[in-house]
Amino acid sequence: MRLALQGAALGHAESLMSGAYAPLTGFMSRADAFAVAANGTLADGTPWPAPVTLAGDTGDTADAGDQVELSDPEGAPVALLTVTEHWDGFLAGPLTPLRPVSYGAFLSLRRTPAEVALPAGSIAVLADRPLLTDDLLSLDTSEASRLLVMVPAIDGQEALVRAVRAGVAELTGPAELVVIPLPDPTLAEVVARNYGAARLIRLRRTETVVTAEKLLAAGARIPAEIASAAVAEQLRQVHPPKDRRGLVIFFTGLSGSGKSTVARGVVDRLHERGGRTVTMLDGDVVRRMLSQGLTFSRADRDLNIRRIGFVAAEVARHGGIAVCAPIAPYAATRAEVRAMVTGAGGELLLIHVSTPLEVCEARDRKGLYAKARAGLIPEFTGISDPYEAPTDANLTLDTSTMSEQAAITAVLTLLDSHSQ
Ligand SMILES: Nc1ncnc2c1ncn2[C@@H]1O[C@H](COP(=O)(O)OS(=O)(=O)O)[C@@H](OP(=O)(O)O)[C@H]1O
Ligand SMILES: Nc1ncnc2c1ncn2[C@@H]1O[C@H](COP(=O)(O)OP(=O)(O)O)[C@@H](O)[C@H]1O
Repeated sequence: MRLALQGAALGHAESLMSGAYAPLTGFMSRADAFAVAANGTLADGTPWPAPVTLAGDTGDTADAGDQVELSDPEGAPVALLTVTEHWDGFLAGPLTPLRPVSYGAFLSLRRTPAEVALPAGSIAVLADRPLLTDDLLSLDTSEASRLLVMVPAIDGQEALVRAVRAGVAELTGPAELVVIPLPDPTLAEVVARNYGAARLIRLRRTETVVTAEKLLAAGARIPAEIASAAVAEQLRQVHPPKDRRGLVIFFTGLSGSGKSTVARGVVDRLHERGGRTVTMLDGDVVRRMLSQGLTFSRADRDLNIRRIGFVAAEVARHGGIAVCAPIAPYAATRAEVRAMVTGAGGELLLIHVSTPLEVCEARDRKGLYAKARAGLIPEFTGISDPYEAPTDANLTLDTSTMSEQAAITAVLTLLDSHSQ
């Protein structure tokens, strides 16, 4: 059996095999996971802050004694999981490394505790943001024999790594830079201890950080008191000015609510303005090009929306605007898309086109509602299938009470307020 890992699961697997999670050597059993939730310890009483679990969707049923080959997202095998328990959809068991992880940037910085071999008395800092001038001053005066700078990076955090590396180059004391897969920041103390650090420093969100973010968002110059020229140059890539950040405009609503009409109008206006790349991912077009063959079952709808989310997040990663207009009836799946987009450094604006069902049905542009009422189309959203109205929409538009132009203008106004 095989299982391709990505994101948090791959990060956990790497840390389990590198010794960064010692004494844990495998994905947690039910007893361990429940003890963590109830007492903050493993089942044997060892303090442990967070679950390290593997959702086991292998397509087959893996049972105790089975071996599952875990691979990276490109399919290269990384570990063999000897299953000790299959509980509530999770696979537990120890990992045997197959091949060193060969996936991702900065491989040379992804060193294990044994490779770093930190001397006694060292301290660690969790560099989950770039090191500003203040940070460098305070870290440099530390009496640690060596400073371990740990950059948490699972997916596409290269700009953060580059920015931290620029800061570390300015430290005068001895420092080691490592890139660690850290899916859950509460595990940072465990990881630091396993690297041999006597304690962990967490960076705070100081006034200087807030000021730096404001200057960066506005595209303004960063003074040396805030960050050195080299760090500032990298910072500009971590935090591009707002008007150049990846953006996903995600419309959701019933069939016939007006998603495509308003989305197309927004795209046209953005093209007229120029200056940004705009990618339209319309529901119908996606169904034809990316998701042909998928049904309207919950599982297939979720898959369809995840595919849209993946493409939109890639567009955002490269600083573009993606405009999506599927029904996307499920809140949990929309939340996944939001997470994918923010994980790619972009922002998602959720637009709920809330036109009432009666109006959509009266419009019945494609004659589908009539067919759905006649029972000819099963699982039709709003008729015989659910639509979970968002509670986290950035904008709600009811096209039964506003004109097409007013709806388009409302979206553009929201966009402009987010780009400043
Ligand atoms: N059973 C059922 N339920 C809902 N919609 C249906 C169904 N069967 C076909 N259609 C047509 O497919 C379009 C919706 O596809 P989406 O990909 O946006 O749906 S979903 O987000 O995956 O739920 C939707 O297009 P829009 O009208 O543009 O929303 C419909 O025309
Ligand atoms: N104010 C409005 N905004 C958007 N569409 C409207 C409006 N009033 C009427 N319509 C019509 O409603 C229909 C909406 O269809 P469409 O945009 O394809 O919806 P969806 O993509 O949500 O299925 C179109 O025929 C459109 O002309």
